[in-house]
Order: sequence, then C-alpha cells, then structure tokens
Amino acid sequence: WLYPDRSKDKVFAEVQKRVAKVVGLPLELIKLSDFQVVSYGIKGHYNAHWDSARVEPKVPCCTRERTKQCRICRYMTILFYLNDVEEGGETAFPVANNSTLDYQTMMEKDLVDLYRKCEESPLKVSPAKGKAVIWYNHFVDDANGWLGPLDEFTFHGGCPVKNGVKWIANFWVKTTDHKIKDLKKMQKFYKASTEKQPKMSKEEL
Ligand SMILES: O=C(O)CCC(=O)C(=O)O
Ligand SMILES: [Fe+2]
Repeated sequence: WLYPDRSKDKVFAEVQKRVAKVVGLPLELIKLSDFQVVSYGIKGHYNAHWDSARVEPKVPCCTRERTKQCRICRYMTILFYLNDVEEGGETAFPVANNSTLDYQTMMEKDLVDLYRKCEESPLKVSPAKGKAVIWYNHFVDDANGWLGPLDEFTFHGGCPVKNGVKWIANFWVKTTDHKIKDLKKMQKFYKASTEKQPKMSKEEL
C-alpha cells in the first residue's frame, strides 16, 4: 500500500497529477485514494470480484470513517500495467457484455474462477508497460450527483500469468455517500497542503 496524501515522492506526485487530469477529478480526491502495487508470478491470478460494494443506505462508507459495519466505496478504478508480461495476466471482465446479470448463472458457470475460466471472458485487457484501464465502479446518483448504484457489470479479475511476471498499480478513487462532507474534507486537505486552493465548481466535479 502507498498513501498518496503522505507521500513526498516526486514521481508518485506526478502520477497523481496525471491521474487527476485524465479522469477529470480534483487532485485532492486522488490524494485521498487507495493506491496499491501488486506483483504476480507464474500462475498468479486474482479471482473475479467487484472493487466496490452495493449501495446500502443504512451501512455507511468505510471511507474516512470506520464504523463497526461499513461498506467499501470506490467510485473509480485506475489500473496501470507496469511491465510487459510474456504470456497471460490479462484483466478479464466476465460479464462485461451481458445484457442482464443473473447471479445463478454466474455461480453455475463459476465465472469467479478466473484460474480456469479466463478464456471464456468476453472482455480481456492484455497487460503492456505504460497502459492503463479506467472504469467507473458506480453510476452517478441522479439525486445527489455523487456515488450511485454499483455497476455490477464491472465484475473483473486477473487471469493467470503463464510466462514471466506481472506488475500492476491500482488507484481506487474513494468517496463517501455525502458529497458536501467530501468536498469539505477535500478543501480542508488542500488548505493544509502547500498548494494553492483550487476553485471547485460543480462542473469540475
Ligand atoms: O490483476 C489484474 O489485472 C486485476 C487486479 C484487480 O482487479 C485488483 O487488484 O483489484
Ligand atoms: Fe479489482
């Protein structure tokens, strides 16, 4: 794990800036993200999963406040491939082109098991040095313009590495259910840092 808000590393700072620019979100939100670097060896894989959780109004987001019961709220995922993999190691999205989601069929077909079922995946992204994939884990909530329902078609995972080694880096952009609280937190965070405070219009968010 790396913590963008506490890092003084120049390269990492540059990556954060570029991520903020590409995804069109404020840098403070990127700095309040989870960041992780992972490596997989031969046969290394990651079974299919969602990076975020279904919205449950009674259960708050774990983001920035941990309560006994909380849910993971990752609005967006930015996945970088840090090297070329000789063979395998694709990121697979097993239900990406389904028109509906049927859990029973998913269970019966054992789509979670990417060690065995990778070839059947309709969408696979091959790793390559410098490449990145970005996806929204959630829709935008029409009412509050913030974290909406989980997009369950984002179900994904890492296929087994067949030859070589695979290095990736993930940015998981987190929000809470409370846009106003998030904005305040971001402004406070910005004030505390040495950088100039940005103007954050609704359009920018
Ligand atoms: O290794 C991959 O391609 C996917 C990794 C992933 O989904 C994750 O770390 O959450
Ligand atoms: Fe993931």
